[in-house]
Amino acid sequence: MSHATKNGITSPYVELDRTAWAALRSSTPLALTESELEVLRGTTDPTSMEEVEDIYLPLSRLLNLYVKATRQRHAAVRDFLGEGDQPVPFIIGVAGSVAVGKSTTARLLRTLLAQWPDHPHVELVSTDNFLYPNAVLQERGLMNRKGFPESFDRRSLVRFVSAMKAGASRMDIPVYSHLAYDILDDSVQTVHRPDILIVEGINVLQPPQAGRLAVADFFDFSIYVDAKVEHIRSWYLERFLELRRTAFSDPRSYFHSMATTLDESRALEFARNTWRSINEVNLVENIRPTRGRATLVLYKGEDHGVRRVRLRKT
Ligand SMILES: Nc1ncnc2c1ncn2[C@@H]1O[C@H](COP(=O)(O)OP(=O)(O)O)[C@@H](O)[C@H]1O
Ligand SMILES: CC(C)(COP(=O)(O)O)[C@@H](O)C(=O)NCCC(=O)O
Repeated sequence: MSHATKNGITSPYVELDRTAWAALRSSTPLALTESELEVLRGTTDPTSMEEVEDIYLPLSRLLNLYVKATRQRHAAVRDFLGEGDQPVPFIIGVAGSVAVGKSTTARLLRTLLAQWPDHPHVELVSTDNFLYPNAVLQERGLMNRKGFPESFDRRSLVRFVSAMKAGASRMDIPVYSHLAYDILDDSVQTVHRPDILIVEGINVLQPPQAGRLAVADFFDFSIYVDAKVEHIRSWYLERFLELRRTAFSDPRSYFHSMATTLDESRALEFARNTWRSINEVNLVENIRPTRGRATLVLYKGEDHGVRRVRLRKT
């Protein structure tokens, strides 16, 4: 365990290698089968049972402690105000690049956190549901900026999270479809007041615009999933080729032509270009600069396995 120091000043962060972090699982039980894990894993994401035991069980234990401590703090404020009992959802943000594996992390956490008896109801929301519909992006010249901060309806996202935090019993939010590559106009996701709400998306740690609130202002804990750009790029391309063999072959897919009229090398060229001109620019300019704001950083190696963990202690 290293307590990094700079100019003799102890840092508020602690950095642990995989072995030291894995030991912090303590007695947290593994209650997940290989077939359950299979369902939670994203396309081409190799997250293994060993990864769940070494990385996600210690994280689940830490989050359970955080939830307990946060509830005590809320109870203290209610006592001070002379108010009665009122449940407040604990909110977790999961940030990181396109294709880094945030959604697998978020789905695993949803399952593992719901196994604790004191917070069984965990809801998961992906921020792609708050992208502007393609018609709006087209009108604003933002079709090639999908995923950049300005392509999201940040005001609606903040309103949703702040309402959940304030105890709203249910909220309906829009639904984004990767198949349609657009917001669906005939669907909603209904979120019932949870014990824990996980908000997953590339931009969830963005600082607020001047004079406004950002979604991160409502987080009780945040996780940044990190890896080298060259590794994320190859995961993106690998996933694109797999989607070309699977999801894109559906005639309703926005990318159907990638599986039909374009051969593999032309499709790969398209994916490389999308990565270079959109996703990598967004990662370098907007996403990675928010890493320092996270409570916890998971550093992944080339095989998607977490090598190191950085935790903010205070
Ligand atoms: N064009 C696509 N068609 C179908 N599914 C997709 C497409 N792009 C991404 N996905 C799926 O959407 C989920 C989220 O992807 P992404 O936003 O890149 O985040 P991450 O890889 O960090 O989870 C992943 O499970 C991925 O497999
Ligand atoms: C929908 C996304 C912006 C991710 O949004 P998130 O839920 O992570 O906030 C991304 O997956 C995406 O579609 N990017 C556009 C470029 C591309 O097609 O890869």
